[in-house]
Amino acid sequence: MNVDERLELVKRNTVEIVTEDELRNIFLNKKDIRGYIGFEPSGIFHLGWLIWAYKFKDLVDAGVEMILYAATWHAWINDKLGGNMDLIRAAARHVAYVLSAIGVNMSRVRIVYAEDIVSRVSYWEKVLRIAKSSSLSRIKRALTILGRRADEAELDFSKLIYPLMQVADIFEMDLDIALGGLDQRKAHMLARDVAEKLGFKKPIAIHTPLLPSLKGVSRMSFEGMEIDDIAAETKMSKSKPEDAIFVIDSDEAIERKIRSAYCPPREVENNPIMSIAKYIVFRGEKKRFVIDRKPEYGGSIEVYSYEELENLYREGKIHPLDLKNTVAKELIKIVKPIRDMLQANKDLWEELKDIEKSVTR
Ligand SMILES: Nc1ncnc2c1ncn2[C@@H]1O[C@H](COP(=O)(O)OP(=O)(O)OP(=O)(O)O)[C@@H](O)[C@H]1O
Ligand SMILES: N[C@@H](Cc1ccc(O)cc1)C(=O)O
Repeated sequence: MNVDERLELVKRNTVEIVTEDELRNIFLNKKDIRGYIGFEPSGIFHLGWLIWAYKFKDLVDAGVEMILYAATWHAWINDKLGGNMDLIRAAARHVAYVLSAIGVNMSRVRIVYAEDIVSRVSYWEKVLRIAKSSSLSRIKRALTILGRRADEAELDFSKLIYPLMQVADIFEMDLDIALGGLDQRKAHMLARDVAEKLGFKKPIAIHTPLLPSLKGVSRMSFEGMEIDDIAAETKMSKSKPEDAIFVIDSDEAIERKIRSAYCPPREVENNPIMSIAKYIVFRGEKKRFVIDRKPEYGGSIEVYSYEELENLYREGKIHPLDLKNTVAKELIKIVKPIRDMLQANKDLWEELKDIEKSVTR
């Protein structure tokens, strides 16, 4: 792959790259490029995570040495899985299996647990240095990266340490690239600013879109809010299982959840089903997508890109129910091989069932 091909691969299905010039520059000039994604191991892998998982695969395929970082202590700070560290560690295990099921070459991936780096003195020195160069108000604003509001740190000071740790993770692992959903933006921008002040390597941030919750957006106004805060508030999340689809869901559960999801006719912006079609089914690629309809309802329609689907839906040429049925069918094709792979490992499957029952926030 030449540099342009690598860039194209990494850019597709992202919201932003900060900055693209820097990315081109390291693709041109650096041999060993290191990137990561961090996640809180605190529940079951859901559809939203597949967006970064496919991007993780693109980065590995583009020759980036990727680290899968299980942010165990961060999940503990964030009150996940009832603060049970054994369960938190167990919840990290299945993520690598999911990546492998979608075709990530795991022999080229390094898995790091927070424990591996928080045990170093150099790590805590970085946390303090980052704190020294940040204002309290900036750290409070960064609480979006935990899915929390600033006032939630009033009774639990550890939540304010979390953003400092996330930035220290980036420096301690000496990363060139930090990958994450758009809700992680404040951590990455803080890391970039602090890097300049402290003389650390400035990470390139790659942000993938956030899949909205199946119930859509109920709030009327987001005036004055920043784009990452809005996306964070409306995203599909493992802490709200009723509005999310998980990679362990049965075909029937997927069909049922899709059938009862919010899907306003002709509208594509606040429409979780269209978002699933865009970010999970098409993912910026061309593919055949067939909407089966009886001749009396206009016959079948075939499209080959998300843009074609979007135009037809906007024009009212596709009924929400037909859209739902096709998206459910395509989604099952994606989820079933992942679920089958997890289910084939009996111990892992049982562990996942325990975790499913223990999800808290
Ligand atoms: N709905 C989503 N769509 C796309 N990416 C997501 C979504 N939810 C989380 N992510 C991304 O997944 C990574 C891990 O996020 P996180 O551990 O907070 O997941 P979560 O499901 O939101 O969890 P929680 O409900 O516990 O906050 C982050 O990079 C985040 O941006
Ligand atoms: N804040 C991330 C998890 C994370 C933690 C530490 C990191 O270094 C990176 C990511 C989330 O909620 O998903």
